[in-house]
Amino acid sequence: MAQADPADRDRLIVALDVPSVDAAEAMIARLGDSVGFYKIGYQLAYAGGLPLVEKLARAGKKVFVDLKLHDIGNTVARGVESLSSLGATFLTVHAYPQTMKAAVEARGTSGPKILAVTVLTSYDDRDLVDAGYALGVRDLVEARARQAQAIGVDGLVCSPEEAGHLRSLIGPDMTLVTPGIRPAGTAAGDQKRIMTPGKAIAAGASYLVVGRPVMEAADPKQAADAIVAEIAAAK
Ligand SMILES: O=c1ccn([C@@H]2O[C@H](COP(=O)(O)O)[C@@H](O)[C@H]2O)c(=O)[nH]1
Repeated sequence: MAQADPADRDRLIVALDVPSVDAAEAMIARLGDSVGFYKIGYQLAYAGGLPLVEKLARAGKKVFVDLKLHDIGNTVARGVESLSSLGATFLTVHAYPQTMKAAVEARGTSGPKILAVTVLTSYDDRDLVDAGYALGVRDLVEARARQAQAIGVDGLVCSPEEAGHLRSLIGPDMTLVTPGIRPAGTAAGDQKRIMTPGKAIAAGASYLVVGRPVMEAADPKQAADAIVAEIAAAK
């Protein structure tokens, strides 16, 4: 396959959802130049993976720290300060006003861009009712996006299903990062609001987060290359 344009390649963020740093480093070596942007979430961070953020950054890769912070404002602010020196590009918090305000104030000008998680992509309207919310997914995502923008959050994590609507609502400046990506023929698993890579880019996603469709593929490098090719074709 021809060398991908780095600008297209870096719109794919591969979720390093593995149980150890050794497993993460083996996958990073396997993916090689096909992937330039990685996400470190609960599983790897809690298995000693945070130092990998600095190591990847030193190797010229971008890193998204997906810890979805949510606590009292003071604790969120101190957590953001501690994470700020790692060299990550993005850091997630849940889209609650106190949490978002604390994170935006604490990240200053040199910390990671703060992304607010609107409504998890594994949730549908029924799940929100079960969790005690009166709003459905579309309305809650919209309300949280408006609050995030007013607070000065840098970007949103949403499903690609909401990307088009959010883009028209919030304008061109905020970054839209979309998990819930499923190439044609791959299993949805626990994700409920999904789209193919090409459709997500066409809908207005800035970045696509992909975990299992790459990490569990028979040939992860080929799976990543195919997603980047879809991104290039859809932009
Ligand atoms: O709403 C959200 C927020 C974060 N995620 C994370 O993205 C990846 C998706 O992995 P897949 O294997 O492609 O489903 C995973 O790390 C989640 O923690 C999300 O899915 N939805």
